[in-house]
Amino acid sequence: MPVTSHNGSADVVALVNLISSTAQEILAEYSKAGQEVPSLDSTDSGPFDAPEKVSAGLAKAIRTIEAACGQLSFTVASPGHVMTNKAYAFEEPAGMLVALNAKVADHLLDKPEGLHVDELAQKSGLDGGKLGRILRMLATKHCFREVTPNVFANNRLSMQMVSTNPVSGLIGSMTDEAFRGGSHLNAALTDPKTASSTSADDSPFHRAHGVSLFGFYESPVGSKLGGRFVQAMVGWGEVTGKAMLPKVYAWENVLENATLCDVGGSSGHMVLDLMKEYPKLKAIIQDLPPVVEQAKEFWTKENPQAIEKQRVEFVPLDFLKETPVPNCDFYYLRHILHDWPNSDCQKILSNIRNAMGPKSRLLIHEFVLQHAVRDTSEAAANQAPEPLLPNYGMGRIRLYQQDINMMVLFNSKERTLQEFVQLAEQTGFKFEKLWDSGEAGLLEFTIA
Ligand SMILES: C[S@@+](CC[C@H](N)C(=O)[O-])C[C@H]1O[C@@H](n2cnc3c(N)ncnc32)[C@H](O)[C@@H]1O
Repeated sequence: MPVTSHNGSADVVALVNLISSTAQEILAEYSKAGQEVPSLDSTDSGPFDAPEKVSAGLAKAIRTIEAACGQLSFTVASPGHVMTNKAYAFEEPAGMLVALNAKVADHLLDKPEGLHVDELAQKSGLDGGKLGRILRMLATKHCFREVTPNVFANNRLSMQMVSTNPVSGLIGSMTDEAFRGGSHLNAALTDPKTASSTSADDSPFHRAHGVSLFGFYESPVGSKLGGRFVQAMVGWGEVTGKAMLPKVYAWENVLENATLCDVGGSSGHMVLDLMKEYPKLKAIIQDLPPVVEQAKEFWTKENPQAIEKQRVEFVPLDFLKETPVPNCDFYYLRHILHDWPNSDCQKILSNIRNAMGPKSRLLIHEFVLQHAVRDTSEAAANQAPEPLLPNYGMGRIRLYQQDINMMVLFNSKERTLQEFVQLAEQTGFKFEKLWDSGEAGLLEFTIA
């Protein structure tokens, strides 16, 4: 007799009850806001489309529904059916890229009655029969709407593919250059030369394109796609809740003129937004020399007063070799450690540790992975209720897909809370708190 930990029938009942009760919670949140849940068929934006507009309770209810619906259908359908569908999943991004490059969503703007595929084909130079089949597959996955046979219109999901929407850039980069990289994952992991490497030059992406992502957008092929990648990064920030930072931490308790050093801060866009809500803060943006020059230009346009009043400084830094500006109140690292193997993370963290004063704090803003099995060392509040997977399964799948995306693009990784704490403890930090900031976590450390 095989040993199973669950009774499938009991799971079905529990999952249906969970879906029903969380759906009621979601409806209640909408009615509190005086709104209806927008129909998938509509092209209107809803009150909760941006992560920073979603309360913690609503976010939990949505991820519970996503997790439970996935688990329920995988429980009741035949395993062969489920696994075949999973194996065919690549057709979706392949089709999305065709529709995106053909600007179908742009052509359908303000046309609720839709357009016939022949007209869409004429506008895009594609074969009408093939384009129609791609749009039908996408509409069957709820992106676009087939209004009458062979006539397609936009819906809430396809509106994300309109070229002015930053998410369209993300869709483009992921379904194009990243997707091609992903198809080389198995080859990279089974070649003894690259199997255990942590170098971007040995990544699946490099295998696909002959250049790492760092150099791709300067290459003859990639240079045409650089603009789309910049747009993709904006889209990524919007979808993953970059605007949550002012809401996450207890910034209201921080003293006047507290200094936040954004290490590897790029343009300093995170601190720029934070200082809009908390002008009492001072900022230091540190990054590689050319990036710091770009950051200065960015702030000159976006917040020249902060420069004039010396509330922001721009200081070049190689964080692998140098110590950041000493004695800041906060050192902030967002989406830095996930680019690097442990040995380099230790260098970055040691350099920050050496810059810290006794009251300085380190804030690491990254995705925090959880195991797919219940973990007694992890706070129960962070784990999903039974019978869901404790890490919310399909409700937080992007974190785990992003981990593999980091492997594909850079040979790097996302980490669990335990991995972050271990890295920080090895370099002289003490873990204080994990602040829930939506999709990413904000980890706070002091000096050990
Ligand atoms: C993924 S981006 C994150 C940027 C920013 N923290 C954010 O959240 O948008 C990584 C950043 O690390 C910077 N970087 C890479 N190598 C560096 C180094 N050796 N020293 C300092 N900054 C570096 C890059 O220029 C880039 O701005």
